[in-house]
Amino acid sequence: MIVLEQVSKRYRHRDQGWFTAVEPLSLHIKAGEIFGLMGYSGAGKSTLLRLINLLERPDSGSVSVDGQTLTALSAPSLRQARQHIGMVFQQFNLLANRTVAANVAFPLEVAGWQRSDIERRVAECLDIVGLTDRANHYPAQLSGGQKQRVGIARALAASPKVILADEPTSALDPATTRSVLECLLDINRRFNVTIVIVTHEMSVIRRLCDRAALLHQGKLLEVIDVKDNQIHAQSAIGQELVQED
Ligand SMILES: Nc1ncnc2c1ncn2[C@@H]1O[C@H](COP(=O)(O)OP(=O)(O)OP(=O)(O)O)[C@@H](O)[C@H]1O
Repeated sequence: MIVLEQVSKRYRHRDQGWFTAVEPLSLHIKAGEIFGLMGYSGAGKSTLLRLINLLERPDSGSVSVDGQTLTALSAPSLRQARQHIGMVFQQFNLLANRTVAANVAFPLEVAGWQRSDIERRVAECLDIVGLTDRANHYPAQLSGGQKQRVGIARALAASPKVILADEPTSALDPATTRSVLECLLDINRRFNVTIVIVTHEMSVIRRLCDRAALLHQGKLLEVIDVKDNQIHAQSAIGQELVQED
């Protein structure tokens, strides 16, 4: 579903020259998989996630999603392709002056959907995340967990094949974290949506993921399998991350 071939990204830091956030690396993520990007702060996890939908353009290499090479697309074609890639953010990124329903409707309005189709799809998505009774509330009236469910409903609205989630539970308490992870798992199982999730918590990988890439200082250390909630890391940093959990 997602093929990254030798992608890299560096940034110019003021007074310090160039800094490599992601060293050239390749990853293949399968359709229907929940795939984690895991590592300590500064490992390059968020940058790598944003390379998948070209929110960050790689300095080298190619990115393909669902058979389409995004790095080869024109700007209008890329905008079109991005409509099939949902995104969920740590700080939710909801529009404060729009209701829950209007937040979920937003990507569909941008994509030019008909009003009646939007209403139907928004109702479906709010039902999926269990927020039908909050449709006319504003984000400020919601708990953190509810806000993130709105974020998930919005990401799901255009029936994407892929959802990218950037630390979606880092702002939430443990009980709310569990319920948001269950919500993502449910969406993956019911709709076969491929999910890529950034986290610095091995417990999130254990609970949710089929596989995960362990990153450190911009390098891909290894890709681990998660079987029956068990993780076996080969690299020293990977073993450290597992032990800390
Ligand atoms: N837009 C940017 N401009 C300059 N440097 C950046 C930019 N984005 C990221 N970086 C740098 O790249 C490195 C990797 O950042 P990234 O946010 O991808 O790491 P991360 O693993 O997600 O870390 P965290 O868990 O702290 O969010 C960091 O050192 C960061 O300072």
